[in-house]
Amino acid sequence: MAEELMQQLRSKATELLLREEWAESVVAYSHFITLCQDQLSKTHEHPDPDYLPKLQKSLCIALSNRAEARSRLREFSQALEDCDQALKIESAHFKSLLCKGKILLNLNRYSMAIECFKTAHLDPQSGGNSETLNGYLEKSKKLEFLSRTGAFDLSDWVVNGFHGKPPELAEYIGPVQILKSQISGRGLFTTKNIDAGTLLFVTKAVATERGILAGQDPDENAQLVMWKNFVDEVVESASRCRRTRSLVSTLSSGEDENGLEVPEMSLFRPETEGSNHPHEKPEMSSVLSILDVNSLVENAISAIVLGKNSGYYGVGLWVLASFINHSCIPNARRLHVGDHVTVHASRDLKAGEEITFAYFDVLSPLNKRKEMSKTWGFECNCKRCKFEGDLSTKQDIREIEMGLERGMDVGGAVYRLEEGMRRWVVRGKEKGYLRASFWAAFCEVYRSEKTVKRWGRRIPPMDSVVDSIAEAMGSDERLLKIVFEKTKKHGDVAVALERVLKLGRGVYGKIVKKQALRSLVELDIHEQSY
Ligand SMILES: C[S@@+](CC[C@H](N)C(=O)[O-])C[C@H]1O[C@@H](n2cnc3c(N)ncnc32)[C@H](O)[C@@H]1O
Repeated sequence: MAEELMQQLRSKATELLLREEWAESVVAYSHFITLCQDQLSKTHEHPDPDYLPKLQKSLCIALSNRAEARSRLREFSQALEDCDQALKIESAHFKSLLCKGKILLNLNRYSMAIECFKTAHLDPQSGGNSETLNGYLEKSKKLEFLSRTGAFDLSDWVVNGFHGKPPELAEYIGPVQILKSQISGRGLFTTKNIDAGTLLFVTKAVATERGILAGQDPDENAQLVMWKNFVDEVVESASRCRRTRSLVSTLSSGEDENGLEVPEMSLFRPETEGSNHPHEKPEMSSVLSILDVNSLVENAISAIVLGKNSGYYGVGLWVLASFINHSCIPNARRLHVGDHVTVHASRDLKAGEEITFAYFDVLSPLNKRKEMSKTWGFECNCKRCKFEGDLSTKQDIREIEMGLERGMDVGGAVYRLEEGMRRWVVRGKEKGYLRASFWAAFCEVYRSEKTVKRWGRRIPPMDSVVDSIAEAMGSDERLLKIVFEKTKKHGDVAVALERVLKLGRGVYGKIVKKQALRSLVELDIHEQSY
């Protein structure tokens, strides 16, 4: 009787699996597995000596199939438990090892995935599937190498104008650690001296939500729907995976940030299994506050990098990146590649220096930056904001700002600003700070040959302005673009190319090689879209 029922259940579960009705097939397999385990506890009552091994084989297959269905539902922790139970019955069971390896790959546990795929070769069943298996083995080896060395190279993708699928990246943690920050709460710091362009880390999103919000004034509703989907996705990911849950729980919800614990770096390393966290489903309210403080918009550069059009909008949560505080004179930049974000130094960094990136466009004036930091719920107190705050009492600055708003001649505005800087004895990096704040005016001036001619030597040459901004606050693709545009028209190509390459290294990092940078610039795809 029980055997008959089991037979029926198994057929039903298999059928559901084949129909890709994952949730239903999990239910059916669970029923079958319970009955099977029940029978196994009574095998001593059975006259047939083959009954025990047959039953064990059935159980092994059922566990393996349930693991497959659960992994399709992204219930990775439970799927792994199923694989392990199946492998206890049959240590080289091909399907279980393949399923386990794929899940481990997804969870960035590359070495363990390699072991699984290697062991799967031992199963005679692997013969007919050796191509698939080898494919996975090669992929795991490649990702394991990348995650150990950080030797990523996006050049080919770049040379192809970012067309096609983004290259497969692995999680990687370079010379960084989390410490208490003087800016606020915790921050990410370097552990050694680093050159501009050096990759700091690569991390995969807990969840992302992307879409096209067309038009000048994107539909608020569409944005709300995207946000809701994003929140649901984060909750789902955190409910399904212990590691994700424990990583998300380290993030700030904005409350008492200075009292927050500094998490161990080991928690973020690929290959690490998450600690046991008591709650299965995270509290919606706490997820909402965490996302409010930590989610990042895939900025315009990455939208271009992703090959999307200008209405493209993407939001995501990248845990390690969430420990980076904002500065209006950032020293790092991020690049979104598929679901991964790569973060590299945009300037040379000293050991122990806090790594910062821009949460919003910092090539903008103080009042605009203040507005933007307000929407993030903080007041930026970086050196540049302090310096410009002190200067903001100057009548001239306010007049230039107001003049520009009212359509004042940009050449005149730049001239007055440069004159003012001489009078206020603004030197070194501080010149770069102010010029960055008035970048829009500078840019308009340099784009118009007429204005440049009219103002002649009374305004500084473009190269020196670009250099001073880049030195003060790191590279930016708009600086790169204008240098490139000017070089194309006239100018010393060799000298300009050096400048372009230096700026490009800051913008894209060393993961894009020289040759690729050159063609990137030639592709001229840096449409200004902040
Ligand atoms: C993504 S988190 C950064 C990491 C955070 N400090 C922590 O301990 O988890 C963003 C939060 O950090 C703080 N923060 C980041 N940059 C800041 C800045 N320049 N000034 C003040 N607070 C800042 C704000 O509280 C902000 O909501």
